[in-house]
Amino acid sequence: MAYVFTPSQMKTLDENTINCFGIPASILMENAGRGCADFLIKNYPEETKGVIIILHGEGNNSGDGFVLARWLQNYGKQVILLQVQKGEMTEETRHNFKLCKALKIPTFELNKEYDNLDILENVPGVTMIIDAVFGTGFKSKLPSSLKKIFQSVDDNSALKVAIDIPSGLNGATGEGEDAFRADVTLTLHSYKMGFFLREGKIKCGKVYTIPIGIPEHYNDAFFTPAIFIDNKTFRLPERYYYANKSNYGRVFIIGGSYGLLGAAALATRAALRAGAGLVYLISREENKYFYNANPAEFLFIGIPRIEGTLTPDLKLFTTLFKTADSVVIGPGLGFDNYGTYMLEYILRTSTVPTVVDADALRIIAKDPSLQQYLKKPNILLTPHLGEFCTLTDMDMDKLVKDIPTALENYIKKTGAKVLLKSDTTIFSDGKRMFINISGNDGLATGGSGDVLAGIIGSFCGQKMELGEAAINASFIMGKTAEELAKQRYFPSILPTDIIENLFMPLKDESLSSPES
Ligand SMILES: NC(=O)C1=CN([C@@H]2O[C@H](COP(=O)(O)OP(=O)(O)OC[C@H]3O[C@@H](n4cnc5c(N)ncnc54)[C@H](OP(=O)(O)O)[C@@H]3O)[C@@H](O)[C@H]2O)[C@@H](O)CC1
Ligand SMILES: [K+]
Repeated sequence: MAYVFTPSQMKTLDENTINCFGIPASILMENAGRGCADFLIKNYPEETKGVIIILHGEGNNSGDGFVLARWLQNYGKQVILLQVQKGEMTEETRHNFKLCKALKIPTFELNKEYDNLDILENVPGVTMIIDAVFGTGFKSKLPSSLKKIFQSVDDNSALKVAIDIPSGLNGATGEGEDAFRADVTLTLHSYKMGFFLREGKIKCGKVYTIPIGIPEHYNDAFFTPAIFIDNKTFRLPERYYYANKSNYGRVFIIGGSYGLLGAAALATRAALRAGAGLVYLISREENKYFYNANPAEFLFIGIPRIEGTLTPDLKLFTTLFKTADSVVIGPGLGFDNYGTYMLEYILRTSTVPTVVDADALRIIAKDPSLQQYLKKPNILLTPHLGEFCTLTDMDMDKLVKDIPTALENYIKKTGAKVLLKSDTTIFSDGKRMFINISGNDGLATGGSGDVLAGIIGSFCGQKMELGEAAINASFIMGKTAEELAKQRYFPSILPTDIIENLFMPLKDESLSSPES
């Protein structure tokens, strides 16, 4: 399982491993430094052939750097330590610094004015620069001196490696415009939340995890960590050898209004392509000519309306609705009485997984009385960042500074389950958090959200749990976009391409039997 921790969660894990489990901090540090050394020797034989410069300060991250220096020297490598930040050394760090001195590893300091910074260029044959300045203990802003140093490192052609986290990157929020830009990050124990957000997505390079001895069962012993969805952890709804359409759910898609007929059509077609047994498109009766004219496999139900309120003969719909296995409401729903009535009815009466998207989210933002339904366990909101700002009355600049906290606050306040969509998509229900980064810019096209809502509804219809359905739908949609990008220039990818090629990345997926 690919767990993702915040710096404070990492601290809890470290402290418990030291104080309760009984592995001393010095051994964790030894494991960290040696683990990194072994990894680099094995995977970067060329880049470890020349001189390796280790940038350090005085915290525990630098302690890891000193252990790494010892081991690299032990393996016959040429290492230089360059102090770029002053502070108070921890006991383990000081001890390892002394050991480096005893081994006569060359140590340099940048002088006060940093005018000997050209040391980086003047040492011949540097093939690797390692950042062991700050780890998860970094707070606030990078000192301006370090900004200058990191810029100069950036110009160097050597391979840049960060230990645990690029220095200057906020491990919780991903903030870090001036952070060290690594080609490779060797992160200790597990991924950090900041890798998936903001500048974290461009500062880490390739990320590898190095085990340091924290027991596996500690991962979810003190809190429920976030889980990163990747090729190994993603799941699809189960398919069976002996099945018919009733095994794969009746999905109700509710939306479509004048000017926005396509939104509900996209969600409907996506639900079908994602494997639903039966898909109903519920829309305004006047839309029947449009939807019935499109050759498709869905069933259309038109709901008439009278003078601003709905006809009392919603009978067909309300009776039929009792058979639903899942619902998607919102794509092109419209904001008039029809839209508001339908949304209120669905939120109030639905007992099956219900995906609330697009126009439905804006109706909720305008009508706080609807918020009472959000804590129902079967309701999922699927806003993109803009819709989330509308829901929370927050401005975008503030939201992007710390997305996890904004999400946590909203969930605490409303009790909602949320799939927050962006280049990093996060699901949270206040207890679990899932993260997906699959996809590309080709998904930044109107209609992508409708497709995703349809896939989620479809997965729920096929008995997948709401949160799992949400994040796995997002993952498979992103993977499909990545696969399409191998065949065409990615900005030209359309939502309909996603629908028609859904599951393309899974050519070898086989059916599982009901017993498995
Ligand atoms: N705990 C463990 O058991 C293990 C931890 N391990 C390793 O330790 C790392 C965490 O260690 P850490 O907590 O010592 O913090 P670290 O990131 O090295 O730096 C803190 C120093 O930087 C300073 N500082 C902070 N912000 C600053 C700023 N803006 N500008 C200037 N200074 C700033 C801060 O100063 P302070 O805030 O205390 O005044 C302090 O001096 C972790 O990432 C992993 O690599 C592994 O060895 C495994 C076992
Ligand atoms: K670092």
